[in-house]
Amino acid sequence: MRGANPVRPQEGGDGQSLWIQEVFYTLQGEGPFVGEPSVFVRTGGCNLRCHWCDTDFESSPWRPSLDELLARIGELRPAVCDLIVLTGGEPLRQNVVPLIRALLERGLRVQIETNGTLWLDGMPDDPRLTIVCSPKTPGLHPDLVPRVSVYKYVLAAGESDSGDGLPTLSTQLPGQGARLFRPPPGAAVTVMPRDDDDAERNFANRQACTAVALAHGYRMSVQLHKLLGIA
Ligand SMILES: C[S@@+](CC[C@H](N)C(=O)[O-])C[C@H]1O[C@@H](n2cnc3c(N)ncnc32)[C@H](O)[C@@H]1O
Ligand SMILES: Nc1nc2[nH]cc(C(=O)O)c2c(=O)[nH]1
Ligand code: SF4
Ligand SMILES: [Mg+2]
Repeated sequence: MRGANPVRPQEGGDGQSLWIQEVFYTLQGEGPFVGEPSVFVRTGGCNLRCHWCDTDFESSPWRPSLDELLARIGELRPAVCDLIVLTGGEPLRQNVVPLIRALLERGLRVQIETNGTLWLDGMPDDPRLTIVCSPKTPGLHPDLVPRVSVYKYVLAAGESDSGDGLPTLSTQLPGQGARLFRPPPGAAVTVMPRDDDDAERNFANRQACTAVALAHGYRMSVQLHKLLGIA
């Protein structure tokens, strides 16, 4: 939303109806499952307002029941695909635990894309559930940190720390300094170049991100879907 979205607090609720932006079948374009055929469930609303956010998550009125959402996922998912990616907006802003449980009960794998600031009680502790956290703030939810499989940092040229290569500017307030959350020792770290919707800057961001990955031993992820021109 490029900083244009309202900041919405975490909702309670029983998770039997969710605000959904879109459900679509594509290749996972980022992170540890990059390239894998996946059904994406993009939830509506976010509790942050990143000034460089590349996603629309405020324009859908759809609030399906859990059964209606599961049916839609089933319609889109071919038998060759067993990966469901929950993203947003911020997926943990709503109670997605019943959805996750239902997907795992169907023998599917689930991957969450989260900003790491929220948590949900009752989150299944299942090896088929993968949590990828892309930090946007100096602090993360303490109950989430032990459950993170991969930390995925978005990097821009001239905005990374000379010591560890990780972000030094606020994602919420353009130009303001902020030391985003740093991962625990030994955690898996991926870096991904920021898409600034500008060819020259994006080239610089890719160059800078590559240098950080090489210098610090981080895994590099590009947004494969954008290279392929798919959702
Ligand atoms: C749109 S966010 C939704 C999930 C969650 N709110 C989060 O931030 O992780 C999905 C992924 O896109 C990344 N992202 C958002 N805007 C981006 C941009 N302009 N360039 C590169 N990655 C971006 C986020 O860091 C996150 O890893
Ligand atoms: N293909 C594809 N892969 C993705 N990985 C993370 C995405 C996101 O917006 O959460 C995303 C996305 O929007 N499209
Ligand atoms: S936390 Fe994620 S969805 Fe929310 S504004 Fe930032 S990048 Fe966009
Ligand atoms: Mg995206």
